Amino acid sequence: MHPSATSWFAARTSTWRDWTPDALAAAKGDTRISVVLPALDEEPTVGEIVTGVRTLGPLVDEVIVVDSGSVDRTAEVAAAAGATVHHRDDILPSVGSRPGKGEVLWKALAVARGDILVYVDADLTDFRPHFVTGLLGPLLTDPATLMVKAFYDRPLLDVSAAGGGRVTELAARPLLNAFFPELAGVVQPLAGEYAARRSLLETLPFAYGYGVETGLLIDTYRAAGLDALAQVDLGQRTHGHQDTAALGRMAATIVHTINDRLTPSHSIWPTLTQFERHDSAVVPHVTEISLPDRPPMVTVDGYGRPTATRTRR
Ligand SMILES: O=c1ccn([C@@H]2O[C@H](COP(=O)(O)OP(=O)(O)O[C@H]3O[C@H](CO)[C@@H](O)[C@H](O)[C@H]3O)[C@@H](O)[C@H]2O)c(=O)[nH]1
Ligand SMILES: O=C(O)[C@H](O)COP(=O)(O)O
Repeated sequence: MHPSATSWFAARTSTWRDWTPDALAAAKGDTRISVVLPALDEEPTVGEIVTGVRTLGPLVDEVIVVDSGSVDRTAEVAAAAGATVHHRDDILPSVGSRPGKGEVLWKALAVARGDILVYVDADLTDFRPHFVTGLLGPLLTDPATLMVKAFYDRPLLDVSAAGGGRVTELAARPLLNAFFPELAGVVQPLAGEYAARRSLLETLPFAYGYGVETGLLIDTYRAAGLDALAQVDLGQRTHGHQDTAALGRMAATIVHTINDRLTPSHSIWPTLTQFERHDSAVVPHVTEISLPDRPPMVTVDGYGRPTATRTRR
């Protein structure tokens, strides 16, 4: 692992259990906190998540759902649960509306009043209030922290207890390790649950669609340094799963987002860091990836000449 990533992982990783609601309420002062749910057709899950966030009482100043063009009853269910609902087309109408997740996270900045925004996906099937308190901990207690990413175990429902996060494992992590190895200690770079200061978010571009998490992560690192980032272990998270073709489109968007952030002199880092849970902790596991090619066989001394073969027993 890149040495900066090793030090960052050791220094900037915590667990939600480190941050109690009472301690956070005391640290909050007059900091305003908005919880923002991007939602496209999430009628079955959005209400319960809004209700769960509202159990945190005055720690959270507002719960906002930004509707990304739903054709189901997402907006009605969210409003009935107590969220303020905005349709993407009604926010900054002069700039028009684009499809995709990045658009609604970006437009949320124009309607939310918080100094800190906590993004939570609206398709979670096991939301618990500690998702929010965990993310707030490092921000409310350390002014140098600008963005906090969640991480968790990701079961692939009905398939594997530990095999979820397919785009993360097959595309985003290998690409980030190769081109932004300082970020290799981020356990869930695509986590849809993260919190950040408005003062950071309002200065960054928001990448298209599902590139938004990758773009914000790289751009925060480049604008403010690794120590502006922290990550919090939330335990386990389950959500709705998309099919392989849809995940292919997600991966392709992430490839473009990363490519937009490469420089002509970008080199490639030779290791991949993955993570495994051992007991309660998540630990990095590093694999050497690049060995030079073997040369064309015609250039190899001895090629074409009969060799004495030894029989192996
Ligand atoms: O056009 C869209 C698509 C999605 N969403 C919402 O965004 C959230 C996450 O979308 P989802 O399709 O569930 O994403 P995942 O397949 O779970 O993808 C993972 O990886 C993505 C790429 O980084 C992240 O954006 C996600 O948060 C993360 O969970 C959900 O609340 C969606 O309703 C929108 O608001 N508009
Ligand atoms: O983060 C990811 O890789 C995508 O959300 C896909 O997750 P899944 O493999 O758990 O469906």
